[in-house]
Amino acid sequence: MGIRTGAQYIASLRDDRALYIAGQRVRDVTAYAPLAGILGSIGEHFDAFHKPELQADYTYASPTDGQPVSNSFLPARTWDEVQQRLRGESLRKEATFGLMGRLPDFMNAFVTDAAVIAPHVLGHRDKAFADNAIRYWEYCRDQDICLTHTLVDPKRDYGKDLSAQRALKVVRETDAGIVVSGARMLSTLAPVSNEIWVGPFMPRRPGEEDYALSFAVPVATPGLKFIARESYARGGSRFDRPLAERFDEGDALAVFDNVLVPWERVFIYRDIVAYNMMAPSFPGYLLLQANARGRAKLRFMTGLACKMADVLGRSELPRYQELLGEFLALNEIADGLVEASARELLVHAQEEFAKQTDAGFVLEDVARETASLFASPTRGMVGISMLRFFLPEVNTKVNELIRLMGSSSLVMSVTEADFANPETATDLEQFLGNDKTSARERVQVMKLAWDAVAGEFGGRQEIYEIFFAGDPFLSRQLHYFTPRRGQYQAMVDRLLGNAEPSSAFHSTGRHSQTSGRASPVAGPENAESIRSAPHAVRCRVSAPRNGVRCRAQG
Ligand SMILES: Cc1cc2nc3c(=O)[nH]c(=O)nc-3n(C[C@H](O)[C@H](O)[C@H](O)COP(=O)(O)OP(=O)(O)OC[C@H]3O[C@@H](n4cnc5c(N)ncnc54)[C@H](O)[C@@H]3O)c2cc1C
Repeated sequence: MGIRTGAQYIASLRDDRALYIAGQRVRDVTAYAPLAGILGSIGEHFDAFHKPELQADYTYASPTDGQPVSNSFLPARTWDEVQQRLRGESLRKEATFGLMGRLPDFMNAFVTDAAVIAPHVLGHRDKAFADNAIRYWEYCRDQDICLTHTLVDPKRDYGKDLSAQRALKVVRETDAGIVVSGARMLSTLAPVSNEIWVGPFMPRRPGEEDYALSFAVPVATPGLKFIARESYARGGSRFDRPLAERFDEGDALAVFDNVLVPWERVFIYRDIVAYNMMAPSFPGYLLLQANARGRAKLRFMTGLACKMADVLGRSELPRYQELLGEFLALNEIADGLVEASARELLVHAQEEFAKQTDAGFVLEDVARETASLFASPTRGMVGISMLRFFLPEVNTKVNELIRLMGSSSLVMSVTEADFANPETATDLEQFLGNDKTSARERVQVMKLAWDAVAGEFGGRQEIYEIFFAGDPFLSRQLHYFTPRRGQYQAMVDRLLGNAEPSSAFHSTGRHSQTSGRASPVAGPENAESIRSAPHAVRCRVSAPRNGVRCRAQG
């Protein structure tokens, strides 16, 4: 089939799903007014693939039947392919101003990462699970499926175990498949997706096999219910809510009540090693997609801040030029980081492709040494550092700048109707307009800024960016255990005259693992628990000894 049109995508959502929003069941999402804006935006996204001028940057030929499919499914393994992917990802993110974290591209990249690591990770015990993941990637690619995903367990009580959280688990097996019950969060895009992928995030420990699952099912599967938050869009004026009316992706709790998952849709089954190693093994198509999205948003937010300075009549002030100049420079850094992430992806992808046929690769060996949550101590970490640290911090900072610049003008945002009413329109023009900018344009810009950083949509966006790559506290802690710490401390030791002859100073500083075999960096004897809180104790990372044993490679 290949790429779908927007109309085909929208028609596919009429599936009698069990979706609840604001106290009512929404059986036909295409007729639910608050979702009209997001459906229009995703519909435009699908339609864009059919534009002749975009096809070279957006698509490639499906190996199945030669039909054009999105290049967000391309398992790039050469520099040309990585660049082709990045061009498509970047253009699509610019088209949505970086405001849709879960554009279908996101999960397309996710299933591609999963397919590449499937042979040596998902199939390490039973090849059938790898075959399932590869077939599922082909299915999503060739049918142009729109996916939501849930990785996080519900948090009923932080201090208790998974059973007390009522986390999703297998309750029985049948010849047809596994039956699962429990809940998962947070299913962004669920109201307008075709299927849901359930996968790992926080690591599982021995004894939690029933919770070590990954699978995908259609959103409209019997027993599966989505309880979504109230929409920030109202199906109303785009002048008044310019972003909420276009880009509110929706978030939902996914509740599974004895849902039958057919065997061919199961990718991880009661397998703690595969569960914990899945994300850390991803070459990073997802990461590059997410970073391209973050860069597009930073560009948009910088443009918005500059536009605000213009309409407020302050762009000539040195103070404003200094504040905005910093963000223009941060965009340059973002470009450099995306470029570096793309090069890093190429290295990681080639490593993972090599492991597919490496008879000496033993997943359990690597699992003993790999920090969870993408923090393999032997991998390059530019992409993940951009996602975890650069983007959320810059995003929070630009939001703060916009709030400070806007001040009362952000709040004094009348509606479109006030400009249509002659009793108020003249006053608004007189008191809010200036020589260069009409009151209407100024209010329009301020409403955009409000929606971006302060209203319901903007408030959610800010939280979203902070948690996009997981818990920021945990991210920082994980980075503490990377080999860099030892390397940098070794510099100090060198100055103090305490350096060993083969110190990290003499290594290249690269941490890419060129074979899948055990790295000498650290062994289980070095494993350190991070966090004393019960839910986090599960996440064990390998701490390098002084970093001096970090082998320079490649
Ligand atoms: C808008 C939005 C959209 C999302 N969309 C998706 C999605 O589409 N799919 C998906 O799978 N997930 C999604 N998520 C979930 C996201 O992955 C998680 O928010 C993230 O991983 C953090 O997990 P959590 O929310 O459960 O936070 P928690 O783990 O509950 O942490 C909350 C806070 O408590 C702190 N904390 C936790 N434990 C401790 C401790 N032991 N000691 C001290 N402090 C602690 C954390 O640092 C954090 O500040 C979304 C989240 C948001 C906000």
